[in-house]
Amino acid sequence: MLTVEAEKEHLRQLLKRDRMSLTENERHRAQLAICAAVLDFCEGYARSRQSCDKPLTIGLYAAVRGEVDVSACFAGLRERGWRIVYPRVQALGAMEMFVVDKAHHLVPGAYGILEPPADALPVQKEQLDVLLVPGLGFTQEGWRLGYGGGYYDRYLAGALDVCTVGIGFQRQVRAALPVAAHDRRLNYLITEEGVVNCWDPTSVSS
Ligand SMILES: Nc1nc2c(c(=O)[nH]1)N(C=O)[C@@H](CNc1ccc(C(=O)N[C@@H](CCC(=O)O)C(=O)O)cc1)CN2
Ligand SMILES: Nc1ncnc2c1ncn2[C@@H]1O[C@H](COP(=O)(O)OP(=O)(O)OP(=O)(O)O)[C@@H](O)[C@H]1O
Repeated sequence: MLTVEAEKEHLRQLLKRDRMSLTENERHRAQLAICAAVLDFCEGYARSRQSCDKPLTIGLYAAVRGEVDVSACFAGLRERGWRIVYPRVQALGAMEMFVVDKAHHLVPGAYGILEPPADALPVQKEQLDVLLVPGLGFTQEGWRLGYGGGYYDRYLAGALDVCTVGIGFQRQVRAALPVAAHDRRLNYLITEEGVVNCWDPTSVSS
């Protein structure tokens, strides 16, 4: 029998290959739909909060190697007056979030991923409202498979109020994924087909 870690590693290889097989056109159309859904989602989230006058703090990521590129959301989120933060790898397995005012301020960092510059303002995770989470694979129930660094699971360990939203192409959604004790379930999943509430996966809205 394979261990959960061995199963995850095997799936990572399959999912990496599969994610790269979308055509440019499919990728572009899906990304536009996903970015529109992210803006709608954040608006709904802002309305539903009690302190709805306070600007949202939203965690994005700078896509690499075939991840859904969410950079087209940046302008729309800023226009609404919200604060945008990006992760920076601080040490092996550890990341923190920093404010980014303009997308072109990002600089190359660990793993060849764009990250906030050295003088960016740090933000405590307790201040995050919505965190977009990239990945290799997802399930409708909110399980996620990443690159295997454990960055997001470690970051999200403990009781946090942040609303976590997995971002993937529909073909990255699997019926099931191997799950380890430290894995954190996402609250929502957004693909080009719509938004899934992972704690009530029958409720797909597009
Ligand atoms: N866009 C993005 N940013 C992110 C993450 C992510 O998954 N995606 N992370 C989420 O953890 C953190 C960084 N961790 C990462 C760990 C490994 C790889 C990666 O691509 N690994 C390659 C090997 C790369 C190399 O050795 O140079 C691989 O597994 O193929 C990427 C990010 C924080 N920022
Ligand atoms: N909260 C945690 N505390 C300690 N170790 C952890 C925690 N979360 C994950 N890890 C360790 O990190 C390693 C990778 O975890 P996992 O396979 O879940 O990563 P991943 O979710 O695929 O990657 P990433 O979050 O970086 O995209 C594992 O060895 C795991 O034991």
